[in-house]
Amino acid sequence: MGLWEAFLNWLRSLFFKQEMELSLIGLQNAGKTSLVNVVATGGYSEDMIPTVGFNMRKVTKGNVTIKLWDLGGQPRFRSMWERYCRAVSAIVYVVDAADPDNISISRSELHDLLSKPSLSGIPLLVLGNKIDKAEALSKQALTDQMDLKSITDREVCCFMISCKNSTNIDSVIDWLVKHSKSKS
Ligand SMILES: Nc1nc2c(ncn2[C@@H]2O[C@H](COP(=O)(O)OP(=O)(O)OP(=O)(O)O)[C@@H](O)[C@H]2O)c(=O)[nH]1
Repeated sequence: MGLWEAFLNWLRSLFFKQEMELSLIGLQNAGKTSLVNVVATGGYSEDMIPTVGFNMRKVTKGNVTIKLWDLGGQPRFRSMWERYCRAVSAIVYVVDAADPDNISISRSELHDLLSKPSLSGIPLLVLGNKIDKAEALSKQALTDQMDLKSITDREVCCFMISCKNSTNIDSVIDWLVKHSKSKS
């Protein structure tokens, strides 16, 4: 980045803050809370407590403040996903890519959610997590098994990540920052 561009960026940052609100959803054990921790602090733990209801966390990345709703993935919490997705800039759907037995449930929960008229057009980021495990699906297999190509009413992006090894977390943050909205 040249000096002039850096100066302009600094000037812009004085007057414009970016913000975004997003919801993290997906089945229990997919790695949603782990992702929040990795994005917020870089910290990862094997010892996680399942989310009861939801948690909210604010994370600042450069000029962007991201308000994250981390929603519980157990069946009893899934009915509230829609409510917490209505006003967000993007929906982040986390899939345990190393748990093929649960992919079909994950697919049907995702497609059910996206069929809600209130969520029409909201950009979707699908994250295939746990690629540090040998049995993890490839991106192509995850795309096919989650039937992502059939989602045509919104922008859809998919990354394969590992919260454990911080793989592709920078790409996730870049995508989120690009989808934030300016406010003066
Ligand atoms: N191997 C591996 N394990 C992971 C990874 N990410 C998360 N885990 C583990 O998966 C388990 C569940 O992680 P959580 O972050 O609690 O999952 P969650 O989706 O928030 O689960 P709920 O709160 O029940 O909806 C924990 O034991 C994590 O350590 C990863 O990238 N690789």
